Amino acid sequence: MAVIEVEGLTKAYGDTLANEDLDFSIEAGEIFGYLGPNGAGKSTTIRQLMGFQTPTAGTARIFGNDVRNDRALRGAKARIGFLPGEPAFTPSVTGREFLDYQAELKGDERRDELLGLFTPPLDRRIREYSTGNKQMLAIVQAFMHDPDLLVMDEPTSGLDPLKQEAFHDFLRGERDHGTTVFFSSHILGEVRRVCDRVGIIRDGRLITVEIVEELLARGGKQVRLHTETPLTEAALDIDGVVGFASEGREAQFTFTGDYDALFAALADYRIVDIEIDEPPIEEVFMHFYGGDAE
Ligand SMILES: Nc1ncnc2c1ncn2[C@@H]1O[C@H](COP(=O)(O)OP(=O)(O)OP(=O)(O)O)[C@@H](O)[C@H]1O
Repeated sequence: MAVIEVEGLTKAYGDTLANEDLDFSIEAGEIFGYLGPNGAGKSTTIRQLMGFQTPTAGTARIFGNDVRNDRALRGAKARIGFLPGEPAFTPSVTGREFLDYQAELKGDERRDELLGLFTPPLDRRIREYSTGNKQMLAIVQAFMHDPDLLVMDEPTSGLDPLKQEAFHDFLRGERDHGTTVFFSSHILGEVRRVCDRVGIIRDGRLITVEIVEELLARGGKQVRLHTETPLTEAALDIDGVVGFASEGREAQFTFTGDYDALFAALADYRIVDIEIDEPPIEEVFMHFYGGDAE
């Protein structure tokens, strides 16, 4: 069942088409990454999904509720954990007071569990918080009522690498319990590590929606070879060798072809060492979409 359905979603700011005729859907229990460079239109989509902005054309449904219908969306929101790109707080209250207030509005059955993972200084006033502490407070707030759907705008911004890792683990755990996750990012590595599918947006248009594993599989493998006699590109005259480079007896290339053909071509060489790795997702992205992701 689709939890989020986006249909022809379009948002114009004057002459700028921040979102243009977007179509995609997010299934229950998947982690969907919404990837694009700065200014691509990610936040605009998220603001429309949450009902903060009205689409110029097209619409979206969350749990079957049209986002243009305030009343219907309000009901759905009880099941959504929302983390905005720039969480706003009253600076004079403490983190604890803020969470207490939010708890009255929507519940907090998972507050203690979340505070075990994310550790904002609860008894200090929010005005004294660092960016990372504010982000952790916003994360606890967004998830403490145990939502079925998480909608997040660049959730790891401001978190240090260890907290980012804790957050990714947390998302995977939520997904494994059936929670649906939709988040925007401009970091390819993050999408690779945690997402099941990725939608790539640039200049307001959705370029593609891909299963992350398939995207990586199509990107081939990175092969590094150390041979007893130098390997030449001419000797590897088979389909699927991309970016061959060699220095002495070391050669490397990306391989998207058939492994039997590769090993047949290498049969005359004594192989001292071989490494076959996934290529960096940055390279896959550049290969298919011409870069510009960061
Ligand atoms: N309120 C607004 N008024 C006018 N133009 C806007 C407004 N909000 C966004 N835009 C423009 O719409 C486009 C998409 O912006 P948006 O904030 O959705 O991108 P984004 O992908 O979230 O970027 P970032 O990663 O930098 O947050 C940009 O060209 C931006 O300048």
